[in-house]
Amino acid sequence: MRSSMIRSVKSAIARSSSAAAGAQIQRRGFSVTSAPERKVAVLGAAGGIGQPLALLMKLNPLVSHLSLYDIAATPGVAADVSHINTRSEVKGYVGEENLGQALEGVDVVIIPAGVPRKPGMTRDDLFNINAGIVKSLCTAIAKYCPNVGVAFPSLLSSSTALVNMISNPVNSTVPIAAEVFKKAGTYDEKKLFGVTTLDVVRAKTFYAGKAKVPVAETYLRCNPTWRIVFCGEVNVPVVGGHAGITILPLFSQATPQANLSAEEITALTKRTQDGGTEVVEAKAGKGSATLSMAYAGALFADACLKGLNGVPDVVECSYVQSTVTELPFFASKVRLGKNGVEEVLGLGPLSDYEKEGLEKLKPELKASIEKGIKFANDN
Ligand SMILES: NC(=O)C1=CN([C@@H]2O[C@H](COP(=O)(O)OP(=O)(O)OC[C@H]3O[C@@H](n4cnc5c(N)ncnc54)[C@H](O)[C@@H]3O)[C@@H](O)[C@H]2O)C=CC1
Ligand SMILES: O=C([O-])CC(=O)C(=O)O
Repeated sequence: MRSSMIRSVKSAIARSSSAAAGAQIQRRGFSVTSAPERKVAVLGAAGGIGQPLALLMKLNPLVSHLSLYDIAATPGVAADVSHINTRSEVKGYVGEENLGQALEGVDVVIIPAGVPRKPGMTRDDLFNINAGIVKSLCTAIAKYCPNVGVAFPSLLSSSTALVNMISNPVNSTVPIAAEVFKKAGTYDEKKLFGVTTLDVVRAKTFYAGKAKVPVAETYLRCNPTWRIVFCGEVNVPVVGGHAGITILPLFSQATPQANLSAEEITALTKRTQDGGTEVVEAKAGKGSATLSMAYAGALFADACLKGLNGVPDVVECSYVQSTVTELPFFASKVRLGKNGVEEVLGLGPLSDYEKEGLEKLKPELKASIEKGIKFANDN
């Protein structure tokens, strides 16, 4: 009886949400097949993340042009992906002399360029190589994708782009990018994002396993008056940064709620914080997370595109310029819109354990931010 009730509520929700989606599409005057033209560039497209990310972006119907750039091997990746019979036109660019063309007119630039960790390394150990890579790519982005709103936009292009930074250490590469854009006079804090989606993906997976709920299903529950209410999918906000203890999952806000012990929450927090290391060790010298990262990067880019297209209430966690704490960059829930960040949302109520975690992460995150800013200004 109860299960047939749940089934009928589920199908009612499916019907009403598809009707709402249809109405939204009509209001905005486009369907998926006639969605606005959107160009996405992947810089580092021939790499471990870049290749599956290129595939996933090729499958995204919101993308009309897919620009794949790397310092080597992009023609092969682009030729391969371009045979897939989906909407976007794919072009591959190789070598710095072609970066300008790759970036021309882009709406979203995703950056997974740079070296990955090996066992025993921290993300900060990647700084010396990746900081320079990110700086040079952001210099090109400033030149070829300047913000239309700034005083002296480049004459080379009038496009504006959202930047999705994947390259590690994200806690420092995002401040580096901000400094490069500031120096070039093209900085718009609404358009720069550190991609922390993989932390959320992991937190959801680990939490659902522990709470014994299906991770990918729409969740319904009875409220105290025994009415069935829609609660969405498993969700866990993750705030702070993207390295070790700076990754702070907020399991006290996880949905659906589960009665987990303090020990279970501590173990889940630690596993989320060490998720990257778990993969690095399992790959035993052959790199870090690539497939789950490509999935997470594709999810975040899709959210950015939806925001640009005017889809309401697109909320994702991301590492952005922030006043949520005293730190200038911080990951929290962000509402995405037509200009990128529409609103940086606050932390919400924290448990004592999370409050403690927040205070503990601040010195490390502060140091990583300062390191990035110093690098950008000294080099
Ligand atoms: N934000 C996150 O959650 C995650 C970040 N990462 C980071 O993503 C980065 C990439 O990881 P993988 O794809 O596994 O590495 P990879 O070594 O497989 O691929 C990196 C690609 O970047 C390219 N590249 C190097 N310099 C470049 C430049 N100047 N311009 C364009 N492309 C350039 C390389 O040719 C290579 O194809 C690493 O820094 C890694 O730590 C990895 C997983 C998760
Ligand atoms: O751990 C790494 O080096 C890659 C990464 O950022 C992650 O998997 O979260």
